Amino acid sequence: MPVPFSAWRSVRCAARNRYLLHLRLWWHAAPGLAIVCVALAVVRAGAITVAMVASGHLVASIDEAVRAGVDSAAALGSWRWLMLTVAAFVAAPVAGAVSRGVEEVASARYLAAYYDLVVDTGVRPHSVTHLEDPAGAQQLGSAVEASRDWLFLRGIGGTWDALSNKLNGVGALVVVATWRWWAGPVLLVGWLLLSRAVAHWRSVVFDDMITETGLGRRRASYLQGLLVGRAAAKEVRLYGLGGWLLDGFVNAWQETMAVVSRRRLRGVGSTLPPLAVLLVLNAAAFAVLTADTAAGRVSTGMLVTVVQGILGLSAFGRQDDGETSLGRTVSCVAALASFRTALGLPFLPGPPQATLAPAAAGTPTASKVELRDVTFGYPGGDRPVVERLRLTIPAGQSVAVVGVNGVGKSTIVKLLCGLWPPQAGEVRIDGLDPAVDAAARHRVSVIFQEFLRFGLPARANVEAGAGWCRIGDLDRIATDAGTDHIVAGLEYGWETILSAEFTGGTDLSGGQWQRIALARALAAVRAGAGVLVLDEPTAALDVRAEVALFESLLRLREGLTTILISHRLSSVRHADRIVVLGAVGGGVAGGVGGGVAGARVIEDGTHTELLAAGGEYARMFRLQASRFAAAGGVA
Ligand SMILES: Nc1ncnc2c1ncn2[C@@H]1O[C@H](COP(=O)(O)OP(=O)(O)OP(=O)(O)O)[C@@H](O)[C@H]1O
Repeated sequence: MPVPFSAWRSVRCAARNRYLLHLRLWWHAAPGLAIVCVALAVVRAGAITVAMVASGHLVASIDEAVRAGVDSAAALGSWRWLMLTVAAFVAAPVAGAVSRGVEEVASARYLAAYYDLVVDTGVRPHSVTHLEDPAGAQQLGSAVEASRDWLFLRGIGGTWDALSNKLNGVGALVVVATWRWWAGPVLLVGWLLLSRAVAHWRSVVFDDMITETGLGRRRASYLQGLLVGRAAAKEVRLYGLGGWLLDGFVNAWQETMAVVSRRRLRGVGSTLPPLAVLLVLNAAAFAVLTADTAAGRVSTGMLVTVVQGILGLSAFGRQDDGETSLGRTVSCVAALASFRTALGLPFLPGPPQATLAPAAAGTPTASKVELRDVTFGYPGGDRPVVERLRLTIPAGQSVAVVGVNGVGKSTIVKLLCGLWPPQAGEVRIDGLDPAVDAAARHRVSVIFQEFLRFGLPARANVEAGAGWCRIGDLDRIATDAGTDHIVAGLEYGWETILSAEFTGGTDLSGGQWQRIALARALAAVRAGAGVLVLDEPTAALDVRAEVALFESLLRLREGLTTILISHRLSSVRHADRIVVLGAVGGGVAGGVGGGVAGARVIEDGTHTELLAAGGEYARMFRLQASRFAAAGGVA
């Protein structure tokens, strides 16, 4: 099912039971260590409760022990209470220290599980809708950023501090109940009201960090990346863009964070009434305790224990670093969970996706391609890019798709790969919908206009086309793609890293990269693809090299349906069939100088037929031919 573009726009960390989600992730990541952490939290809280009670008994027994003498039974009793108090005071921090060590290991597993979740959210949907739409990209960007945020990292282990705190509170509740049964619950209500108000304020702040400031922070880090990265280094120096980018980065960051600061200040007001209620309740409790002590209803020992108990109830409202960090972690996990729900994904990732099948033996089989009345427009666009587009390409045919800039040629390629689902109509590869059917997607191999240049060995750059499976006849593919002489010239052959950023690596020219991309596409064909699409992969080639590439491809096309996209009409004239995209009734759809309607096929035939028809294709072809002649036959 395609995900509606707006599905996640309304996502505001609405996930209920956010703490439960966080605990589920803990359980998924490290169940055994989570149990150990719970046990240690119980020990820490238990020790503190024992210390409260034992220290009260110690104080109560001292008078009698002093009167009875050092060797008396009362003195022995006092010693016992003293030992118990000391043991409890020592046990709590020791259990805390052990817990820190266990948390360290367990938190690393939690973080790995969180990363898995983020990566799965990015990669699992086949459509790229959620990555290209700003709201979706923002959600994912925030999730990635969170994992590098110290507050988030601290909050993972903070889970067990928070649990220990709460258990402390339960111990204090029991202790206070030994004085007056109602005092504990009344004070508890006060602390819970305050805690609720603070937690709400905090989650608003953290949720805002994720939903409201994500775009601004992404912009800031984009600008920062331009300043320090390699991609923009040449332009930054050539045009002196450093200062401008730095100002942009600082402004983007400050403007974004100002939003959070304002909300933070506004929200703090809502915590004041519960704070006042809590102060009144505590004052009342201490007043009653003082009166009871004065009237002799409470002994000195009991006074010591109960005072500690009353103070211990603050555990229910404690908002220290651990709790604050936990709030941040939980907000991030809840936001990710909501985003996954909007994408139709379960909270926890399923098994890893299967890569492409290993290279299939035997001759590849060509696929049939159909676009049946397809209408598609990008989110935010005011008109469809293609509208009721009909195109059927029988298996084994070679088709060139031509049209002016922006008419929708690359968009058709994305539809064929199922990367975007159409809003109306059907896309079919061998009768299957590539947006939902993995088998259909594996039938399509594409060299995109801006194909990926992996900073990995040449071998990996080619084998990527077959899901990074080892390909036996790599050299044969290299010969077919004209990559053999490039690989032969590399210092370490197929194992040479194609990036000068790595020791022993090298950079290729644009034309050489395009040959590598063609080899990658042929590797996909070897793995079972029956359609090969070349979306203007030849921009870096001169016209003769482009003609040679296309012609060698047309020779290789046995068992393949080929779709060639190029602006150089002379390069694609030998295709079995040429289709021209444009708006019906003049203009060119979304293209440069285009009309208002989406694109359709406006001309369809062989080169000779289209020239004879004297339409758009003939006009474009003659224009290019005359320019070529004027330039002395050199493009
Ligand atoms: N991811 C996107 N989001 C929004 N609009 C897009 C996106 N990709 C392309 N477009 C728009 O869709 C229209 C068609 O773009 P497309 O890249 O398919 O054209 P094209 O015919 O391949 O152009 P060119 O010949 O310049 O490569 C253009 O108006 C473009 O601005």
